[in-house]
Amino acid sequence: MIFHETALSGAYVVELERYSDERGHFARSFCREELARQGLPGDLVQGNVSVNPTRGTLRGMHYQVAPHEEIKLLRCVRGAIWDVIVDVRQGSPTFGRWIGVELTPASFRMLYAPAGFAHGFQTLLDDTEVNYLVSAPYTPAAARGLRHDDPRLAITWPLPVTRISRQDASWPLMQAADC
Ligand SMILES: Cc1cn([C@H]2C[C@H](O)[C@@H](COP(=O)(O)OP(=O)(O)O[C@H]3O[C@@H](C)C(=O)[C@@H](O)[C@H]3O)O2)c(=O)[nH]c1=O
Repeated sequence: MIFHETALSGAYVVELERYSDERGHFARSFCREELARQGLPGDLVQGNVSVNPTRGTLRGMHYQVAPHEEIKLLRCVRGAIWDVIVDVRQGSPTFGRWIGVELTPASFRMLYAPAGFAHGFQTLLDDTEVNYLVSAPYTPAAARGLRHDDPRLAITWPLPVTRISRQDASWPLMQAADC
């Protein structure tokens, strides 16, 4: 795993380190020791699978409040996504700023989102699957969201939104949110 810093401290684009031979490739998608060497906590306790039949599907922007904040390590295993995280850490110099990364299976890249970030993605192709590990159990009472189209965030989404849950369409704007 090769860690590339991003404009938001603590968030990394993680390149999978490939070992290639005539059979194909091998790479570690998670290694607690390598995370520790990078100074990152690696206690990821739940693995999630997100299957999205339709291009343009949007999920997000989600986070859990203290003490249930989650680290997320995300990988697109089929199709393609535009993956976005927003810094919602109180007092952070980059509070409210976002970054986006295109993830595809062939790019061999993942996104490491530290605690205190809202996360969401849009699928760029039909039949897209995202697998990700999280550091805290799902806690509905602590779950919060921000609107993907909040003008203050001004997130750029590549496609018109074709599918979105009722909940995701009705999250509060950041100004009114619990973050
Ligand atoms: C997230 C989650 C959902 N569920 C259930 C609740 C619900 O019935 C169903 C679908 O939940 P949601 O609509 O919240 O699924 P989804 O919108 O895919 O939620 C996910 O979105 C992305 C962007 C994230 O960052 C994740 O952390 C997670 O919040 O699955 C669990 O049982 N465990 C979980 O960890």
